This record gives sequence, structure tokens and C-alpha cells, in this order.
Amino acid sequence: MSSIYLGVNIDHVATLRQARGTNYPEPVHAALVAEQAGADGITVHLREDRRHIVDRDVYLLQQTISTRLNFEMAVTEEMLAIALEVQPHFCCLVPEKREELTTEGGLDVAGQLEKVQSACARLAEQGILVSLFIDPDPVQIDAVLAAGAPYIELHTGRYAESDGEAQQQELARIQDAARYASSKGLVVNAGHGLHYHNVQPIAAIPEIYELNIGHAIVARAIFSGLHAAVADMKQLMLDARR
Ligand SMILES: CC(=O)[C@@H](O)[C@H](O)COP(=O)(O)O
Ligand SMILES: NCC(=O)COP(=O)(O)O
Repeated sequence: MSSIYLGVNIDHVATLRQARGTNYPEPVHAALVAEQAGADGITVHLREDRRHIVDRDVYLLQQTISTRLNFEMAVTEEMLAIALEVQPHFCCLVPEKREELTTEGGLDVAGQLEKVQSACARLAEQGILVSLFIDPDPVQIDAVLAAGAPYIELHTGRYAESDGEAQQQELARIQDAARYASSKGLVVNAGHGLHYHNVQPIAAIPEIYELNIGHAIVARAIFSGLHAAVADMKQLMLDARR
């Protein structure tokens, strides 16, 4: 059985806090419970509009967690300055639109190569491992190679939103992209929209190193508690690798 890691995205613990402007639930508490339940890393997306995770969460998480912080961020000067100060283990560069409900697609690395290349170089200089969140598209994978990032995260949102034949086609695109990226020496992660009923075909892709999953785990935690929600997801992923 080959291993696969789980990064737990705790953005939506913060969504609940921000809904009332309270000081609970505390994302640091969620991160520590997730780690005890088997999370291999903690992911947060500091959005430009601060709709859920806010700056102090990122600083506190970096100081308190004992796994690895994966800091998702738009490619802006503001976010680069924060990342360079926080020094997370990973930075995942993502596209961002203020009006979107959630991330709608992958980063167009090919279309803004110089900007992404420069961001990757500035982060790598500080020893931060950079991942680019991209669609499962060989053109974007070639652009990641040109940009110099060692990791990619394949966007699984379209797979998650589709069903039937369309979902099988999207799964095949993700499988092909994972194989191609891995053959070029990239470490391949995946995530977005994965839940307890669609995770296994993605987790079964042998080239995938880590899945980042958030919304479904936090939603399940309302009924089962966060420890069980994380442990159950990790078990499904490991079962898919048997
Ligand atoms: C980049 C990505 O896929 C995300 O996980 C992102 O963090 C989603 O943003 P929200 O958590 O705000 O939905
Ligand atoms: N990058 C994907 C992620 O961190 C979690 O996305 P989701 O499971 O909240 O959709």
C-alpha cells in the first residue's frame, strides 16, 4: 500500500466564527484536533476580503501546529509580504475573485508566466515550498515547470461538480495530468470539492502525494465531531490505495 497524505483545510471553521464576529470557533483548536486525528498538514486560504481566515490565524497556526502549514494565497504583493513574514512550509498560489463563492478554476500560469515565476523565486529564496493550483491541463503543467515550482495541486472542482460520463472524463484528465506532471518530476497534490462519496477515485491515483480537503470535513464535523470527520476521511483515502 503506497501512502497518501491529507491536508485539512480549516477555512470554514473560520467562516462560522466570522458569521457572528465571535472569538469562537477557534481555527487553532480545529487544527490541533485535526492533527491528533491524523491530518498530515493544515491548509488555510487567506482571502483578500478576509471572509473567513484572517491574518492572526495564519501567524498563530504557524506558531502552534506540529505538522506543516500550507498557506493558500493569491499572487499579490500583499499576500507575498505576509507569506515571506510567516514563512509557512508550503505556499499554494491560487486564482482569486472577490465575488466568487469559492475558487472557480486553476491559476492561469501560462498566461502570466513572468509574474508567477517571480513570486515562486521570492518564496523559494526563503525556503518555502511552492505549489501552483492548476487545472489538469498539460499546457499549465509545462508552464509550472517553466515557473520553477516543485509542487502542483490539481483542481478537482470540475470532477466534484459533475456526474456520470462527464465525471469519468474529468477523472481521466486528472489521471493523465498526474501521470504527466509526475513524469516531469513535479510532486502532485489535488483538491477542491472532494467529499466522502467522491474522494476514492482521486485518492486511488498512484502519483498523488496529498489531498487538501476542507468544506466536507468541517460540514461532517457538525454531526460526528472533527476528530472522527478527519479520521474517516483519512481512512477512505488509505483504503483507496490498497
Ligand atoms: C484554492 C482552493 O481550492 C481552495 O481550497 C480554496 O481555499 C477555496 O476557497 P474557500 O475555502 O474560500 O472556498
Ligand atoms: N485546495 C483545496 C482545499 O484546500 C480544500 O478545498 P475544499 O475541500 O474546501 O473544497
